[in-house]
Amino acid sequence: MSNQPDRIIIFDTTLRDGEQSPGASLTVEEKLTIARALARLGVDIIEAGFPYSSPGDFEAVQKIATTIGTQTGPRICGLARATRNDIKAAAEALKPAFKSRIHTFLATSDIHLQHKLKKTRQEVLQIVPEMVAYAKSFVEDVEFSPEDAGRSDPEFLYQVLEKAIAAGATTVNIPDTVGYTTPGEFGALIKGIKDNVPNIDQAIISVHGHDDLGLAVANFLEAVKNGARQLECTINGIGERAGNAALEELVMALHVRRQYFNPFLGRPAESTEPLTNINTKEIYKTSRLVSNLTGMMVQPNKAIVGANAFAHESGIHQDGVLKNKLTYEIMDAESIGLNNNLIVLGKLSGRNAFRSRLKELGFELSDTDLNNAFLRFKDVADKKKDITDWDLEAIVNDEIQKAPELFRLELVQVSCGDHARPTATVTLRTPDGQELTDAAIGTGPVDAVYKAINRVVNVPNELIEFSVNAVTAGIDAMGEVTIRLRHEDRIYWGYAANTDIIVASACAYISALNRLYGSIQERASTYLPEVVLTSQG
Ligand SMILES: CC(=O)SCCNC(=O)CCNC(=O)[C@H](O)C(C)(C)COP(=O)(O)OP(=O)(O)OC[C@H]1O[C@@H](n2cnc3c(N)ncnc32)[C@H](O)[C@@H]1OP(=O)(O)O
Ligand SMILES: CC(C)C(=O)C(=O)O
Repeated sequence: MSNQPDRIIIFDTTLRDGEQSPGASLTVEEKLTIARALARLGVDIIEAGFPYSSPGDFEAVQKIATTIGTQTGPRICGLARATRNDIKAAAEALKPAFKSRIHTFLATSDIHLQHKLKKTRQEVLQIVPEMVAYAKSFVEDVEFSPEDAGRSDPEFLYQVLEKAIAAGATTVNIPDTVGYTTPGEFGALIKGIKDNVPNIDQAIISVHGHDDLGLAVANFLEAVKNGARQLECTINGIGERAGNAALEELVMALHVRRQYFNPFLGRPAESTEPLTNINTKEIYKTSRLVSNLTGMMVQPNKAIVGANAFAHESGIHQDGVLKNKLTYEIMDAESIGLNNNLIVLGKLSGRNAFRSRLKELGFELSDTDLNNAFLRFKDVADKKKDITDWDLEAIVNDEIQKAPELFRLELVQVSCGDHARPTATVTLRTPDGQELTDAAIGTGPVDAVYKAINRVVNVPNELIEFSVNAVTAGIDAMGEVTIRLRHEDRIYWGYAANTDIIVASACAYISALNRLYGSIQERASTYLPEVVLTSQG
């Protein structure tokens, strides 16, 4: 294998490192939905999970390997520590895939060796080739990562990489695990590897990086200039701590500035050949899907996929754009699949048009789910003149992607105003079918509603994020509410959409509480948590 493929390989790790974002855990079905979207987007490799880490992750990788890892689909990869059990589990989960890869890793920085692994450099030089060879006994395609490469001694790194390649690694991935390096340093690290690892031509150089200093994408672009040919990234840049390098930013930088990057790949500068296999028109949809399913909102000013990325607010800019878009736009909104004319369905539309539009948006629903979503769509269409794609996403998320319904909102009523103390009354149906009502006073109507709900569902929690977003413009806009709450060391999210913002707030809170409550029950099926139903029936 040459380390000079004619395109940059896009390795998506949304389902593995992306899922390491606090509170972003996904069900197997949600992972499959995202994997389908990634395949449509055209990623070369999907890192589908860490099979040894849990039965759920094993099942997700196996299902993705079976359904998405077809002859024409992307390569499916599973992560494994440098241990036989991890590697065996990855191999087993990946078996159904037509093209598979085992990705094994072991840290090489002195900090990690001394404090975490408690191993010597000598031991690492012995374990790495052994484990790469073990992975190779199951699959042809093996990736090895020296974790925390960004803070490792380069001379030691060269030795480890040489051994990994000699043992059969076809890709060597260089992680800046803690997002510590700067672009100049990271580029020099990749150049050093190219110049000093004797067998480097037998492997692809890949990069993986975190955004702790906001430098991940810049580091990767510098790595490309110095010989990296695989980029490990996630949709919307989600991932551990500050996240990973964002796929959409990397791909669009390579797309918009291809004439700048072409010579680094040995092409004539003027070549218009794409630098990646990504179908850029799928970017926006995929970003929305991942945001909706993980509950990780995209900040409005986020590059490429933020709500403001193509919006022009100030007069001088608007004037320029009206005269010629090129004055203030370096790329076309349509190139990422952002269609300004989003009004597609109305209250007279039928199920077939509804199903087909949802499919285009990345949602493939069972007949029952489709039916529920369709009824909800008709209900919203009666209240709201124009139904846009954003409304449709909100409806589907609200109806279909909800947490198991343990507690259900039966009634919410608020009284507030500039001369009233905000007071809320709620009635909830409990998991065992009782209807409980309670009331509370708060600092505002939402606070009062949350206090009243807390009086019924007596699970201690701390609200750490509350965000309201108007799905579309206009007085009749649907409002979507996303919240995050913490219970002990875990974070749970909830989402709801409604034309009434108080109802959306109440439902989002209950959806997060249902996740929390379900997880407590799952973790301790024999232990009854201290969830005491206190209110009057
Ligand atoms: C940089 C990254 O993002 S790596 C991926 C991180 N992702 C995750 O950790 C998510 C999934 N993780 C898990 O579910 C769990 O951590 C498991 C199942 C993998 C392991 O669980 P446990 O056996 O309970 O171990 P625990 O998580 O407490 O500690 C990790 C152990 O793995 C060891 N370890 C860490 N990395 C490696 C490695 N690459 N190869 C071999 N061993 C490793 C640690 O030294 C520690 O060993 P010790 O128990 O002998 O001290
Ligand atoms: C497993 C490796 C590649 C990783 O996630 C990291 O170092 O951040």
